Amino acid sequence: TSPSPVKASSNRAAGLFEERTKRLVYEWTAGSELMGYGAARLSSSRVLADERAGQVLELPEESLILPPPDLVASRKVSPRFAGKLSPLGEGSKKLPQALIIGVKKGGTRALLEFLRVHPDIRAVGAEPHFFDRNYENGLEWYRELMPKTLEGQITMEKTPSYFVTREAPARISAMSRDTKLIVVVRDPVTRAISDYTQTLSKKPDIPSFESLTFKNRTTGLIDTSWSAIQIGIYAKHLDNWLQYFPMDQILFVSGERLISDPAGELGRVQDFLGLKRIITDKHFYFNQTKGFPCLKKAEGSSKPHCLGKTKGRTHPNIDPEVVQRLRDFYRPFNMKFYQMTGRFFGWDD
Ligand SMILES: Nc1ncnc2c1ncn2[C@@H]1O[C@H](COP(=O)(O)OS(=O)(=O)O)[C@@H](OP(=O)(O)O)[C@H]1O
Repeated sequence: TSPSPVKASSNRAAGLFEERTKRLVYEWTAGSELMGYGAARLSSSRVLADERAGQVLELPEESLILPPPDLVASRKVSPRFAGKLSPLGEGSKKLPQALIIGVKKGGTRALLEFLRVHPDIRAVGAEPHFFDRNYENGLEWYRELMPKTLEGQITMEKTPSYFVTREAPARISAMSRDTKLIVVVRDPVTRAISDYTQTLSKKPDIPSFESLTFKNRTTGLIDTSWSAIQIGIYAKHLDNWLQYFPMDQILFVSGERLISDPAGELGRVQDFLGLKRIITDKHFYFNQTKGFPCLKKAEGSSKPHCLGKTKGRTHPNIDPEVVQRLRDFYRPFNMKFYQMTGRFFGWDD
């Protein structure tokens, strides 16, 4: 994907944003076409990625039912669920104080891998899916998955499906009202194509993107029950989170800028987490072959590290008319999202 630069601070962008939001007469009402979306089924990824090991493990759904804490504690389980240990194995396991809650295909793995470089962050490698699929296992089970941390270190995990899980905000708030939430967002049209590309890689026989997009191609009615489309209606999902968390407890990271200026976005994230800005542009280099920024040194290693080959896939060509129709569909939702977050992401040109 070609990153589109976002210049949130430039006068031109700010002016454009103001003009557009002024023009936008948009009502966020219960009777809008968004009603009923919550009932639609969202198919979550069955892929547990562990790019630390440079590989992606395709697992059947049952594998997501994680082992009980005692097995984890006795280290009889896969180290995929183990985070970084302090050299002497000191510290204690704590519930996460910060979570990357979304969005699927936004760049969540890149953000977590980059954050792990920080000495004050300890994170779980795999996606625990606690607040969506494994909640019945209880908080103690969840805590056992966490790496040990010392005083002042932050425990983190990422599970991108939380952002679109209706129950997740209440559940996270019940764990701690102070949990800091991070959402990596990306142009919803590119995100949808990326999501489709992932499914296609696992099921090559699925219908075309174009045919899945529409309920009725002749009338141009978009199938908003298709998860690839639904996930991108960020304003609608955010509304649900705002019932439980104040806006200043949620940080939005631009997926595009995470590619074009990783150090800049990481600076914002470190500030948000109350950490010293240790991750800077010195940590990154642009890998021409991969076409993405990579780490000069991965966490716990002295070697350069790019994400695995499932990150940065080539997308199929999509009929430009369909892309345009999707752009038109998302525009009002994007405008609403810019308004809610106070940040212009530049997806609508
Ligand atoms: N540095 C770096 N290296 C590789 N890939 C990068 C990077 N930064 C962001 N991205 C983008 O991350 C996209 C995958 O997003 P996620 O990690 O959130 O996907 S997932 O939901 O966990 O499956 C992935 O999407 P695709 O390009 O569609 O594969 C990438 O565009």
